[in-house]
Amino acid sequence: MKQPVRVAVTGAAGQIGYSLLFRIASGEMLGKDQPVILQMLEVPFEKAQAALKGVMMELDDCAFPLLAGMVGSDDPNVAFKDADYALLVGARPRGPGMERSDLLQENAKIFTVQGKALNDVASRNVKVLVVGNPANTNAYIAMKSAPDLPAKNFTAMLRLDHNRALSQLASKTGKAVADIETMTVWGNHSPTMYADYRFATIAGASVKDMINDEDWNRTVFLPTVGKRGGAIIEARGLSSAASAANAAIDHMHDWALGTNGKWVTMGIPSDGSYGIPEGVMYGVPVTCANGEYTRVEGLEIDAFSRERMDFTLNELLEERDGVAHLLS
Ligand SMILES: NC(=O)C1=CN([C@@H]2O[C@H](COP(=O)(O)OP(=O)(O)OC[C@H]3O[C@@H](n4cnc5c(N)ncnc54)[C@H](O)[C@@H]3O)[C@@H](O)[C@H]2O)C=CC1
Ligand SMILES: O=C([O-])CC(=O)C(=O)O
Repeated sequence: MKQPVRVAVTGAAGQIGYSLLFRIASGEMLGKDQPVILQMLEVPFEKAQAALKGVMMELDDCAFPLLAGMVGSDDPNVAFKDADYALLVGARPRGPGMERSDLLQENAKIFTVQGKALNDVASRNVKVLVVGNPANTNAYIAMKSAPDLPAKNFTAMLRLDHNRALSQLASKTGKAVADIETMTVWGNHSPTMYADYRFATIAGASVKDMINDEDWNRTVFLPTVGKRGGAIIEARGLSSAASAANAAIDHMHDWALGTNGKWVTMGIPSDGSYGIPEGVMYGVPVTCANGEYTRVEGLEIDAFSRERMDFTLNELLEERDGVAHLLS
């Protein structure tokens, strides 16, 4: 049996937390042979702490063979202590009529505190995924607040957008989701994101050629994927939770256990490639192996793609400027 690893989850009593924790404890994230110790963080209010206790009671009641321990806390220094993985979910979600950027000032402060705590107490190899919105900029803040940890340890969740794009393409082409390869989503987890199927293939054949409808790409596909979060809020009255938890599981699973050469999308700090300034937390195609992600390099960027990639970049630069005062 492997040694247990420590997985910190913030916002553990929230909607996403409720869909996420049980899957981590059952081995869906890190493998059916990997015991885990869950270290759960919630805000220091009675209601949230009581709800967290309830979640921990239910985790107990599942008698998961891989659940080697549990810690519930309102202190990031306890929840992140020696954490090997940290899923930063806890933040206020948006409601109807709001954009994710509306959450910026309110949620940004959380990630300076949590970045510092990770810096102080987490494993030096901790893999951090930021889910709380606006995810890219919150991940950027956490990374900047943790100067002693490698920047590459901090990532933002674009996987839900990636998965949404796969489903739209499967439905358009009448093919199986599992057969679609080399799809990506560039940029910010916001409606400005650029879901790009120019390189995607199904059994070696080009998806772009199969669809052969640039008008559909621009007027149906891109807005559908970009605004899907808002469409879910309209329909459910609450933001996506099970699909978000699923995407978080996919992201961490692939980062830890590898993708066997398959592309997935992760928000990662830019190294300057593709004209994205260094350090910007930007969705790009990656492959993962041996616990590390590697950016897919050298893709051709045509004029339309450049325009879309710069558009989403500019939004990220504005968000970055909007939180600069928290990082000085
Ligand atoms: N990146 C992505 O693709 C997606 C991101 N999200 C975002 O995930 C976040 C969480 O969503 P839900 O679970 O639906 O919200 P929720 O409101 O149901 O749960 C959030 C939980 O976080 C807790 N929390 C707030 N501040 C905290 C802090 N400083 N430390 C620890 N816990 C804290 C709250 O008490 C609450 O229990 C939101 O920001 C939402 O917009 C949601 C869907 C997809
Ligand atoms: O849209 C929201 O606010 C929640 C979210 O990030 C998503 O569903 O993609």
